[in-house]
Amino acid sequence: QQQQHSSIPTDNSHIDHHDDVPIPVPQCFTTDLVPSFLKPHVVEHVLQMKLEEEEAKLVKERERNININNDDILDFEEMQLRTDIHNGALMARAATKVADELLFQFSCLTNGSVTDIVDNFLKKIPLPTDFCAYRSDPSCKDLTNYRTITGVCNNLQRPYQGSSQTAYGRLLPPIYDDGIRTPRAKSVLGGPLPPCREISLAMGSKPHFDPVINNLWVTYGQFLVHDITFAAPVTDSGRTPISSCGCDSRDTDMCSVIEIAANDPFMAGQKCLAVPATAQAFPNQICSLSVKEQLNGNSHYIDLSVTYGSTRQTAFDIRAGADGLMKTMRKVGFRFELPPGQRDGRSCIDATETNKCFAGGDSRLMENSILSGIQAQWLRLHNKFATELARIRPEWRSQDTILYEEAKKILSALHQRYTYEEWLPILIGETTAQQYVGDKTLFTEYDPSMPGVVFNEAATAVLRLHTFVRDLITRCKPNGQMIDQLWFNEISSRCKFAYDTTTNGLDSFLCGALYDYGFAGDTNYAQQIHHRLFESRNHQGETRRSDIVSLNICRGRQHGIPGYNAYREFCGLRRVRRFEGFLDTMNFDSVRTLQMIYKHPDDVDLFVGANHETHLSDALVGPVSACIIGIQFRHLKYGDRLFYTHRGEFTLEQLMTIKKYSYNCFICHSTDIDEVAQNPFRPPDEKTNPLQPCSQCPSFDFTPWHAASTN
Ligand code: HEM
Ligand SMILES: [Ca+2]
Repeated sequence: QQQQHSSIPTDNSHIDHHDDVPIPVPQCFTTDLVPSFLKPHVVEHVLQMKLEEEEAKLVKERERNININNDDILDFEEMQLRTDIHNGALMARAATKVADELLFQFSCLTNGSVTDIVDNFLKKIPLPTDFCAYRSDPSCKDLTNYRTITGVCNNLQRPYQGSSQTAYGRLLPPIYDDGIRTPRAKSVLGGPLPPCREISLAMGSKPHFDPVINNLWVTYGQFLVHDITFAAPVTDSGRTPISSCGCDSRDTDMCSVIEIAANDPFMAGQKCLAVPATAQAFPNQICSLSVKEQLNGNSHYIDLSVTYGSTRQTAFDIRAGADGLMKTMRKVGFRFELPPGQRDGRSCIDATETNKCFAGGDSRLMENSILSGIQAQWLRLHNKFATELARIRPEWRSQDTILYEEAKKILSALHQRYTYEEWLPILIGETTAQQYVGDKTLFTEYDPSMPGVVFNEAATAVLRLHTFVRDLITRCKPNGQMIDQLWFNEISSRCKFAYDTTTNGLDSFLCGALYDYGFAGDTNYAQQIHHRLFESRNHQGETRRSDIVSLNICRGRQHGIPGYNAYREFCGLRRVRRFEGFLDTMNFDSVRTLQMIYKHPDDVDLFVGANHETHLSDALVGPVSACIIGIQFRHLKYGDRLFYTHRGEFTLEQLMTIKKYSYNCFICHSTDIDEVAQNPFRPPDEKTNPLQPCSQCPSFDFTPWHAASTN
């Protein structure tokens, strides 16, 4: 500990070293020593040293990454970092280390409950501009009406807001045990919080189904959250996620270590789950010290970034380079295209010379084959639309960029529409959706004062809807006839079945997803993601497994997310003192379970509390979840300057066409499936949700895009 805190230069000889008597926050910020330590050259000197230390570590990580044969399944391609942002993640990490050192020098006595006071103090300490991730305002002056890939210049007053590789927003200030950066790990009554894996083990794995949703609704949700959030892992100097995390990793800025008990029924012998921590970012684009904030690698806006990318390099790489088209792969035996192959990245584990993993705008595209299928749908339609636009607008014919942007603009609008009109109301209920994102008018207004950002609480807790994931996956033929069922792990991070022409590749998964019920939104998680996530064998023949529930809980603590009780209060409910107080949002069994696991109601993790809530009457989540999700989607609508219904985005006729293009016809036109139910997010039902033949689907009406209509 002492060694870590030795770099404040003592050139100011009148400053004695602190006398080791801890002073509570905020009194420690008013001691006589403070002004001397805060001189800009002192801050700069310490920052420079911390930066060099951190950089050296990353170079070592790089060497290691190159030398080892990486067994990791989710092996990302090199993550492209934006060139308009100085290596922000590294800077931000160094900056919180400086903050840590300052507080030590001031003899501050800190704990989780003073994190917000510490943060307010730190934010008053400016950083030299050279060290800032956001050194200059990007120029938005040559801006077109199209979205930028990163999302930069969406908000013209705060151009970086909501752009890729910036910090998440927060609904409540974070809680870190040291007031700055170490994960929340202590109970408010003292002593440790219950271990993440222990909490996970208290949740079930029983396969309960919910017949009101199908697996397409579930996987569309996964596709949607991958559009808005990617808590990027800490990367080495070559921008590859670090691979050195092990059970003995102590640096919580680099690694998150989840303990596994020796008597664990599924993972005994594994000792721990060790994963890279989330990379850091500067908050709110201000150039100052602060407590730890996490970096969202993707553009926060709902802009189909899974399909188009969140960095300019990736976006460029996945375009065909002519006629506005995206790269795709043709394979004999398939009517429709596949996503393009990845050059040498390993986003899947069974690639061969001919059957490569897929490349796309988001590294998690191959997490499962249904998800890859959804990506394929958007690509296929993009190319169809670009081709059609070239046909009706001869003057655009050789204009790759215009065709690309126009097709992209229509598809992003469709994605937003299906998200807000079809997907979200099923999750939070029609009433709540109306309350947060409902409009009385056809055209809506942008609100530049509303930050179009993803909140850490949404990404790290309430949108982690893994409870709905099922683990037996049906494949079917275009006519709906079942082919077979596969276990989830056979289609996770694998491409084999995507290339299987005898069973119709990706389309067979999309077909199955229409008919498969989702899992119920309860405290049960499908075996294959609960206790057997990413199951593999290492070189020694030992089985390695992970657990989505433990990862979610520990990720929340690492991100400093306050407990469920705090968000009850935030959402207008009572902050309770006794577990029985939770009975207004959850049933007796849940309250008893939480009481058995946790020592105090304030300790209950947001992910866990939200998961135990009784659902609102027409929804699949409870009140606190619905409140946070509602606010999240409100921000991503009214805080997005280019949201599809905002006045000025489309002409009335264009908007009407977009509103008329139903999701079931979208599926018909982007797969070889013969018939799709009226509401494709619910299982077909003769009476309530009848199948409709695709032959009856009208084409997307491009009339309002003819030159005469747009002038
Ligand atoms: C289909 C199977 C799925 C698997 C195997 C899976 C797996 C994972 C994994 C391994 C993580 C990273 C956990 C961590 O280290 O913190 C993650 C993150 C996440 N998952 Fe899933 N997931 C699935 C489906 C879904 C679905 C259906 C949703 C929501 C509708 C969802 C929402 C999220 C969210 C919001 C995150 C955080 C993403 C980020 O910010 O980086 N997932 N998931
Ligand atoms: Ca996005």
